[in-house]
Amino acid sequence: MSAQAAKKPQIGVLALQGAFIEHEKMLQSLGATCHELREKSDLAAPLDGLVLPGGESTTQKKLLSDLGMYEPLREKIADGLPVLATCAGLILLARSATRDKCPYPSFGTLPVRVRRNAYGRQLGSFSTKGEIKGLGDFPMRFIRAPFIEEAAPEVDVLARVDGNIVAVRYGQQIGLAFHPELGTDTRLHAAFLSMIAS
Ligand SMILES: NC(=O)CC[C@H](N)C(=O)O
Repeated sequence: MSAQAAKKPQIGVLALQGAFIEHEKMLQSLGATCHELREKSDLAAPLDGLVLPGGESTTQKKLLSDLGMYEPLREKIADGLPVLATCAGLILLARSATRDKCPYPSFGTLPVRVRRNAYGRQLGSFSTKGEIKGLGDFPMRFIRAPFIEEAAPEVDVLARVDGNIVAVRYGQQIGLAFHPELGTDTRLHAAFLSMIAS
C-alpha cells in the first residue's frame, strides 16, 4: 500500500436505511474510504469519522437499538468521533425533538432541539440556496426535513433558511437539515474531511 493510500480517511457510514450510498460516492470522490455500518461487528473497524444519513429517523433508531448498535455508537460520538449528520441523521444526534413520538432513543450528543417534519409531511420537500458560514452560497435540498428550533449558546449556527436554523457545528459534530449528498456541490463533505484532518 502506498503512503498516500494509508492516509485515506476511514469513514463509517450508517447503512441501515436511507440515503447512505450518495454520501459514500461523494466521500470516495474526495479520497475517503467508506465502511458501511450494518451490524454491531462493523463498529470494530477503526474509524476517523461517521456519517449519519437521511432517511426515516424512527426506523433508524429502532434498528440501532434492535441490532445493539445504539450504545457503542453513542459512546464513540460522545468520545469525540467526528460526525456529519443529515436530516434524519440530525434528528438522531439532537438532544430533543418535537413532533417525534418515537419510543427509541436518540444519541442526544448535539445540544439542539429539532422539529421533526418541520415543513409538513407531504409538501415539505423543496430546493433553495442558502448562505453557509465560511462557504458562501450553497444549494440546499430539503426532503420532509426537520429544522432546529433552538440551539444551545455553544452551538455554532452555520446557516438559516427563512430564519430557521438548518446547519450547525458543535465540536466535532456537523448537523444539516438538508441533503448535500444529493447534489453535486462537495464543499460540505470536503469541510467534514478537513475537520477530521485538523
Ligand atoms: N430526508 C429525511 O431524512 C427526512 C427525515 C424524516 N422526515 C424523519 O423524520 O426521519
